[in-house]
Amino acid sequence: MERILHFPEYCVRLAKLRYRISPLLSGYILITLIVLAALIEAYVSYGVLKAETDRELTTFSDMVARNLQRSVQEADVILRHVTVAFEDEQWLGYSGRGLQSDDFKALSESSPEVAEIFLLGADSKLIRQADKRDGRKPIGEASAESDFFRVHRDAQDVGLFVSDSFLDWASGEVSFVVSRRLNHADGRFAGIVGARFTASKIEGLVASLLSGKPFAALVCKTNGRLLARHPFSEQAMSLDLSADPGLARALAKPRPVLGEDGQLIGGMQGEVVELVSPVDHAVRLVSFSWIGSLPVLVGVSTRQEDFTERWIGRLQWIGITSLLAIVVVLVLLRTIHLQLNKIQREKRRLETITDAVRDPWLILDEDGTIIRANPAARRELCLPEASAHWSNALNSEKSVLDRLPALDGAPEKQQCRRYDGSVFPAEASAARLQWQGRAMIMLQLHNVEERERYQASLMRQAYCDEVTGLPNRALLAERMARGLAAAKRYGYFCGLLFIDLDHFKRVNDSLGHAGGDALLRKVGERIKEIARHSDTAARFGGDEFVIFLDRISGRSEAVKCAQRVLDAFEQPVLVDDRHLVVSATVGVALFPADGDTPEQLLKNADAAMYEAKARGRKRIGFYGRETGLRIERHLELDMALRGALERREIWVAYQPIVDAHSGEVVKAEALLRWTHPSLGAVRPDEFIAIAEENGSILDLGIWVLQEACNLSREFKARSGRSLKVSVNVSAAQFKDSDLPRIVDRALRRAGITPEELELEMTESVLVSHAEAVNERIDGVKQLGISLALDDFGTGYSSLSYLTRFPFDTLKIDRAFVSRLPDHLPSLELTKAIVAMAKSLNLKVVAEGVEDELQADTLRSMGCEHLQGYLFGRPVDRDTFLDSCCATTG
Ligand SMILES: Nc1nc2c(ncn2[C@@H]2O[C@H](COP(=O)(O)OP(=O)(O)OP(=O)(O)O)[C@@H](O)[C@H]2O)c(=O)[nH]1
Repeated sequence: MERILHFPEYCVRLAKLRYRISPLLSGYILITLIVLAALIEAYVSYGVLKAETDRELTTFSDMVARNLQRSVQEADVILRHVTVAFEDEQWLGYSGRGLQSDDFKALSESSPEVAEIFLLGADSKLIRQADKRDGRKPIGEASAESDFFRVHRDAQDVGLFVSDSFLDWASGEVSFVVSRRLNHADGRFAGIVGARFTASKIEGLVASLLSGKPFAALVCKTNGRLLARHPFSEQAMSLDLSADPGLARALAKPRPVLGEDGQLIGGMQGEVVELVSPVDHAVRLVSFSWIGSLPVLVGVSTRQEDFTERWIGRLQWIGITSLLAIVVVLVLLRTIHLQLNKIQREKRRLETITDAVRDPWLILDEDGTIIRANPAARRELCLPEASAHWSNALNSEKSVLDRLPALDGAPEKQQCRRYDGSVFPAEASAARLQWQGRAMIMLQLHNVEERERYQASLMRQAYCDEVTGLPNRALLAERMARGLAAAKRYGYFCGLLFIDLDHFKRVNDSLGHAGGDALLRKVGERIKEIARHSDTAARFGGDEFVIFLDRISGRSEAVKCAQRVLDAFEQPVLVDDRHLVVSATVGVALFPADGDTPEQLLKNADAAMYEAKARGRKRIGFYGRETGLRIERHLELDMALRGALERREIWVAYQPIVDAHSGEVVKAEALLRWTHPSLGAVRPDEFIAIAEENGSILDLGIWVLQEACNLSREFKARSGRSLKVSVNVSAAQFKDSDLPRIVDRALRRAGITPEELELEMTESVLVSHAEAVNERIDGVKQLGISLALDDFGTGYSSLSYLTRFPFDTLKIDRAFVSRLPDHLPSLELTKAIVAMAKSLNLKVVAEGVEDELQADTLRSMGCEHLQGYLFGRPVDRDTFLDSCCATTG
């Protein structure tokens, strides 16, 4: 069971091993195997060749022995035939024909190896001879003591005898004789019959049998005498091998006994032995065979050297073949080596390129385990140095991604996890690939953190207001365009609130620019809270904010929202530990009624706001036709006002102020008038507001002051008495100019006394820039100029102003006077004002007195001075002088 469980692991190891054995090592193993195979082949071939040689030697020695046996047997047949013939016919005493010489000749020729057949008598004399070479001396005469004669003479039962070899003196040939004994009828020795064999013939026979084989053969007797040798050698023939150890070993073996069919039935068949040849002294491999039952052996041998040469010949083939195989393997190895080097180089090049890629990439197996990571990935993901510690990239505790992006799909944005636990946004893409022969996944990551931060900062810069963090004009325009397009398509309403803070300049002036910014931030927060999620609250610029109301039910919803804006400022705003009371004016425009493009809506909501400002601020204004017209006129007047003074379009009108009881002109109010060539007479409140806005009020103020002073001088000159001229001074003059110096200069230029000049101001001057105003008023008062508070009863009508500032005169607004005496509240209020002025020691001027009833009422209240159409309309300088001086005069 355990083995089965471990099997897959084993397979994996095997597979890994496959990759570990390099082709080079395989090559070296192959070469070693080739060499081993060559050695084994050499060893085996030695054995095979040896066995082959042994078999050949045995076969040939056996064959030679059989052939020689056959030759001897053939010769023996002749010998037996002669013996029988001799014993039957009693050769010497026979009267018949008997065996003739020709018969011998015929007998000897029947056996090719037999040189001659001869017959010797008991005295060793030649009786008959059949020599194939006629005319030669017979052997018998020279061989009386030859062993073949002696052995038969001395013993009766020798049988067939093979003699030692000898040099036949008659033929000159080395020969041996095979002989048999001839007996008389009584058994006495009668001679011998012999067949002579020549060593050369035997050698010829052996040579023909061995035909071309590199073998040597010898025929020797058991007594060690050689009978023949192949190749023939005369010296060898004289050798005595009786003491030769090789022959001794052959003789020591039991002689083989063969059956009739030639099969071995006893003894031992010839065996190949190694011995030193007594002939050529070379080491030889020899196989000995017996020639029948004769005491003669045939030895067929080959030189050990020849055998070794043959073996070496075979070895050469093995060597050459092996060498060729090794060369082929080496060439293959070299090719593989070069290819591997090339692949390695290519791999390194690819790795260098892939490693140089700045984006991280990972190779994952199909389970998500990280197999490889480029340096960028190691750095970015804080991977441990050792790859063994890399875990699964997709579903482990330290997974890089929550899920694998679509394979071969477009990059997907995901949060990537580093090994240290931190995360970063990345575009991840996955692709299939083959890696080391296995299907893998390549995961590429592109960190977009920096890019997103940069984009966000660009977006902020492009679309957010720096001070408040609200959308800026550009983003507002985009959202409006989108919202209006949808509204057009689906037919619903949109609204635009244009919000402008009231008197924001004052905040800047008192708290500085930074304080102003802080207030803008707070205001921005409140405005944002008011807007719904679908709306866009933006800062338009300066102290202007806009809320684009996307998809509303109608004008009433826009009004409600605008009201919420006003309400939001009910609570003071905390800036730098100071509670500021802030208000705003809101202009409202509606889509599609008041415009159907962002530009139109903005323009018209701005106009509505502007109009509301003009009406007194902290209110809601609505865009309509009238508003548009008013704005157009405003702009037209603003343009026309520039240079109007130089063009003498502006002039001063003077209205008399009389003593309530005597009716005497005691004062004159200087009033600015503008008569435009085409626009005609422009209302003072209209153009003075514009002059205050565009700053030309300062020049106008200086000019009118001088004109008024001049008039006073003129009046005095013409009437002989002084006239106090009253000049209106605007908030801008108090704030921006060096008023006491200007006044002083005007007095001196005109040559009048300070008592002949009075400056009028409205409460609004006091409200704004109280500090500066205080300072200027003190300066003016020090000159001895009297001050009048204009339009009292309207606006703030704060009594505290009357005590705080050194006013001399209080002017009751025409709004009260015109309703006298019938309108009781106005009557009571006027009474109260007059009473209060008296108690504060202030003179009272009632403005807008138009009939006697009003005059009487005011007189009865104790009002000192009266002003109005009843006593004189505002007229130009000359008319005023003419009429007033005449009256007085
Ligand atoms: N602190 C601060 N002030 C700004 C910024 N942008 C513009 N302003 C000032 O905001 C003031 C806007 O003035 P206006 O709206 O014309 O005048 P106002 O004093 O609010 O008076 P009304 O609008 O007529 O009630 C100017 O004094 C500008 O200098 C800003 O980013 N920060």
